[in-house]
Amino acid sequence: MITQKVLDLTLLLIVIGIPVVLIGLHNMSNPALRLPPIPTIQELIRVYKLGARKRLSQNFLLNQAAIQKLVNCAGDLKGCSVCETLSSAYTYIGKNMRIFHGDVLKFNMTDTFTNVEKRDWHDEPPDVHIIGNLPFNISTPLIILWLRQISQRQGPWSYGRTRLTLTFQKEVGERMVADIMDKQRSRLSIMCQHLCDVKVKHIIPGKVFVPAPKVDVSVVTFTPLRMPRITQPYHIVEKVVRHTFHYRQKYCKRGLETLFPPDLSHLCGEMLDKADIDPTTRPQQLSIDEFDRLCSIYSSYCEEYRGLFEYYYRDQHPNSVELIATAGD
Ligand SMILES: C[S@@+](CC[C@H](N)C(=O)[O-])C[C@H]1O[C@@H](n2cnc3c(N)ncnc32)[C@H](O)[C@@H]1O
Repeated sequence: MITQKVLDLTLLLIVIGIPVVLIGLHNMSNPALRLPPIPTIQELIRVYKLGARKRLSQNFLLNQAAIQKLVNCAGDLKGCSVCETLSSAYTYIGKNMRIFHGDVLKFNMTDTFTNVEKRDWHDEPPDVHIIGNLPFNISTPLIILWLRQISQRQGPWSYGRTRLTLTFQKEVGERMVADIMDKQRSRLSIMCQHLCDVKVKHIIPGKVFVPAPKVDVSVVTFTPLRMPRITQPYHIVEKVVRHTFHYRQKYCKRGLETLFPPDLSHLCGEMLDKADIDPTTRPQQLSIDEFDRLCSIYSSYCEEYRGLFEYYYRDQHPNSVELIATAGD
């Protein structure tokens, strides 16, 4: 006869990982004799006292339906190698899974997808897809780093126009897709949209995560564009856009002035004139085409004026992820 005590003991054994086979006579009509439910992942975490680390922005997605929705946002993954970034990087290749431990900000993915055929940039995206429930604390520096790699066709983008499906705090996702005149329009909007087709595909309520963050989460997809909408190198675009949004409540002229040393300050007005932009336009009112014109003119000035070139490099930290990590401004 299976008693409640036996059932409690069985549950405990299952929870601590000991396989259990129950053999006994039982009366199915007696509710006291039902088999114990299989413990949920949340229960296992509680029993094993597996705490999430705030320092690493650990907000786990354990809800099967929510995980399925996140994966569905990536579209058709048939035949794809999928790299699930973070907690470590997991690469699923066919039925195989490879696990890499390391800091994703330093992890070089150039040689990770050994069996994936490289595609020409102008072809359809390759059979590789990066999906990640990113930790909030590094999600912006990571996407800035990856945007740079997209523009230089390095890392996962040496395989072609590799797509990304990633999570961000809801408001960060809104900034990424914000259109001209939108009050959320920011530096991040231009940096993402000039290189990628960016979409917020889904919002996951914060309460679904364990532990629950205070904010909801956007699932954002990125498909690199065949032709970037701003034609200058990434470091020029990054600099012009950063300076423009530095004074986001002021006219664009105010931020753009800071691109020039005092002895060449007259070039700012000339640049706006040549780009056919009203100096009293606000940063969030500038279109990507207007940024393209500004970047081309600024780049030509850097070549023409030695003083500006030197000033430019004094203020430039092309490899620093940290310095550009506040891209939400
Ligand atoms: C939001 S959790 C997602 C965990 C898991 N993928 C999921 O969906 O439940 C983010 C994970 O990234 C890990 N992480 C934080 N910083 C990292 C870094 N610099 N490099 C790699 N992983 C990191 C955290 O330890 C945590 O496991």
